[in-house]
This record gives sequence, C-alpha cells and structure tokens, in this order.
Amino acid sequence: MTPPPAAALELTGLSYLDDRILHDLDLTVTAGSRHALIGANGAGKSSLLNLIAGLAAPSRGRILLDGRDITRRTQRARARLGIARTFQTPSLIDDHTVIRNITVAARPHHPTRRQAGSATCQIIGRLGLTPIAARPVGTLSHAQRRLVDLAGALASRPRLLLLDEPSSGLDEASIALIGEILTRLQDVTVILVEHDLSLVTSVATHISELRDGQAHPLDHAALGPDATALHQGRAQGQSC
Ligand SMILES: Nc1ncnc2c1ncn2[C@@H]1O[C@H](COP(=O)(O)OP(=O)(O)OP(=O)(O)O)[C@@H](O)[C@H]1O
Repeated sequence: MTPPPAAALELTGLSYLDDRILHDLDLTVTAGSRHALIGANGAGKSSLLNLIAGLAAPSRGRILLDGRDITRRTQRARARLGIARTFQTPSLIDDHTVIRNITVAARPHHPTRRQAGSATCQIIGRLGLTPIAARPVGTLSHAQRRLVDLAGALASRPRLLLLDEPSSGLDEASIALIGEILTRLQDVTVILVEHDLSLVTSVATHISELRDGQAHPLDHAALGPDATALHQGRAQGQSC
C-alpha cells in the first residue's frame, strides 16, 4: 500500500494561555522534514505539541495542515488527518499485550484488520520488540513502554508525527535505534521535542528553539559543544 504523503504545517500568530506560555508564535514546518524543538524546561514545547495535536486550544492564531485550517478541529479529527503524538509518559492499556496495544493504535488508520495487523508486526520487528510482543504492557519497564508508544504512533501511518522527548529514559542503544528509524521514515513529517542534543543534531533537518514564547530558527552549527553547555545551563537556570 502506498503511504500517504507527508504533511506540511504552518503555525501563525499562535498564543497559548493568554500569551503566558506562547505568544504570536510563527513556525513553518515543511513536508517531509524532521523539525526539532529545543528549549529550556517550561519553555512551552509540550504545550505546542498539544496545540498541534488538538489536545489544547490556542488563545489566538491559526494552525494549517497542508493549507487547511485545523485550528478548531478536534483531536480525533486531526488524528484522522494523520497527526499522531507520543507522550513523555505513555498512556497504554496495561492488561493488553504489546501486540494488542499497537494494533489498537493502528486499526483506525488501516482499511482492514489484517492490514493493521501486518503494520503492527512490521513495526514490532523494526523496533526490536519481538521478544516482548506477547507480554502485557503493565509488566514492562518505562523504556519499553516508551518504545511501545512510539510503535503505536508509527503503526498508525502518521503524516505528521509529534514526538515528546522520545529519548527520555532510554539507553544509548535504544536512542540510536530511534535515530535510525526516524531518519529512515518516508512520507512523514516529524516534530521532535528533545533535550538530547546529539539525537537532535543527528536526526533533525531543521531546528527551532522555543524561547520567550516564540520559535527561533537555529543552525546545526549553533549546537556545538558550547551551545550544548549553554542550553543545559539555561534549562538548569530555569528550574532553580
Ligand atoms: N493547562 C495549563 N495550565 C496552566 N499552566 C500550564 C498548562 N499547560 C502548561 N502549563 C505551564 O506552561 C509551561 C510550559 O509547559 P510545557 O510542558 O509546555 O514546557 P516544556 O517546554 O515542554 O517543558 P519540559 O522541557 O520541562 O517538558 C509550564 O510552566 C507549565 O506548568
């Protein structure tokens, strides 16, 4: 089955919580790009993902997906248009097995149960989840649950994939695997909120820093070792 084309996203004049978190934010994400959002703790990165996914509503501004205004669409309607979001703390069905959790996520986005099952098996293999595929999710570690959540998002054939700190809590091998999978994705636009700057620089085609409620474009070169220290310093400063 031919995958649907990647989606372009345009955010204009976006404000959240009456300008307290985001204000007049403009951001264009080109179709097929992998756009990293970095920034200090509390900068509003997760909030921005929520606005795009339809889990929160902006105070002002517009969200366009492929030129279509989706600002007032429900989360479910946006999911049908191909927007998928993962969370720092995944909400999975603990009593269900890994396979069943991923199939549940995949099913609405495939014409038949068989196709959803086939997509599920493919993703399980790609993410190295085969040894735990039959285990109830409630018995898994935090890192394994994060991978299952990512697998569900990928199996839903997203056109726009929103990833909230996918590396958090994972070991180096799993982070490397995620980097590899993301760079191989076809026909998917990815927005990646991430503190691990080595993952950002290896995966992202575009980088923006959320600061003072707005998105500021950054060059990869700006994320050298000095910038890493600066970023961490900012993050630590904010949380003190
Ligand atoms: N619904 C809400 N009501 C009030 N405050 C909120 C709401 N949602 C988010 N916030 C606040 O907005 C700020 C930004 O939160 P957000 O989680 O978006 O930041 P972040 O950049 O993702 O941070 P981190 O890197 O720590 O995950 C925080 O101070 C948070 O407490």
